[in-house]
Amino acid sequence: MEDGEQREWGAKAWTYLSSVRSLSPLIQCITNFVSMDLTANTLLSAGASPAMLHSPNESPDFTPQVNALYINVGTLSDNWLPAMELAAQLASKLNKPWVLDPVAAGASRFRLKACLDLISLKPTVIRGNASEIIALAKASFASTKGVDSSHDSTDAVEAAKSLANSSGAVVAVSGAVDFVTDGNRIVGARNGVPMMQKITATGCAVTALIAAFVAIDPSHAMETTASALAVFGVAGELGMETARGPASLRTHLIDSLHGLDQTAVISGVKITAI
Ligand SMILES: Nc1ncnc2c1ncn2[C@@H]1O[C@H](COP(=O)(O)OP(=O)(O)OP(=O)(O)O)[C@@H](O)[C@H]1O
Ligand SMILES: Cc1ncsc1CCO
Ligand SMILES: [Mg+2]
Repeated sequence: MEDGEQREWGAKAWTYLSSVRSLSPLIQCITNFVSMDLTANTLLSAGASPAMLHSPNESPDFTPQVNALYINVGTLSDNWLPAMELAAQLASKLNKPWVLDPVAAGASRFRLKACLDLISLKPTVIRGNASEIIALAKASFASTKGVDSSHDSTDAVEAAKSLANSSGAVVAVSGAVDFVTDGNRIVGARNGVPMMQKITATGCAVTALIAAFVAIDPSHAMETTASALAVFGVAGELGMETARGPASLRTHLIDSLHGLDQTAVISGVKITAI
């Protein structure tokens, strides 16, 4: 039963990845300085088309052209926040999917408020680590370890459900198990390797990949989000077979994502209902 369910998810993930490759969705990324390179290369290796355009002077022209918008508050500053808010407003008005990565949401009052304000602009998906999702669900400036999580993803399942219900977004928590919920259903993706935490911005990169998958089928945000997380994890597992540490894993993960074939995805994806 479980094997059949996993193969079905594997087939679904392969269909989405194939569509990303054939349709090459254009993704506007307003993301942090640390993550820009890995994020753009992750999207390219998956077959999508990244564009790191963030000026509020160009979003009115550019956001209408994109297939999805990705916003990441990692290196937030006063002058970038209005640019994020404008692009999110445009995406919502134009009915385009947009995805939020609430990096270090609980690290400061400024960041927490910025994330909550962005969430009021109706993201399609929110993907964070466990500490970020807990901070947002409680709306509390809490103890986190900066951009890193001080909780396991299993600690944040209830917080994810509650955030999904209050925001209307699909919420994903990354970790050893990636959980995805629409507030009602929950699925878990058990892919990836622990070494992925030792590469900065793998979380940022997988959130961008979620935006590319959601762009393919916005009315199935839960399925596309779980598929993107699992596919990225499978690429990490294959990359780890030949990596010697975080730096070579970064390279091999990108290579593996680019080279994934149907057999690797269908047999590798480990998604189940919780
Ligand atoms: N223990 C683990 N085992 C397997 N995969 C993991 C593990 N921890 C994290 N991952 C994977 O690593 C990727 C990044 O997740 P993580 O939770 O580290 O994000 P993050 O904290 O937001 O990262 P960053 O802020 O550096 O971008 C995800 O694809 C996740 O599935
Ligand atoms: C290290 C770091 N600091 C702000 S954003 C970022 C990338 C990982 O989230
Ligand atoms: Mg993060």
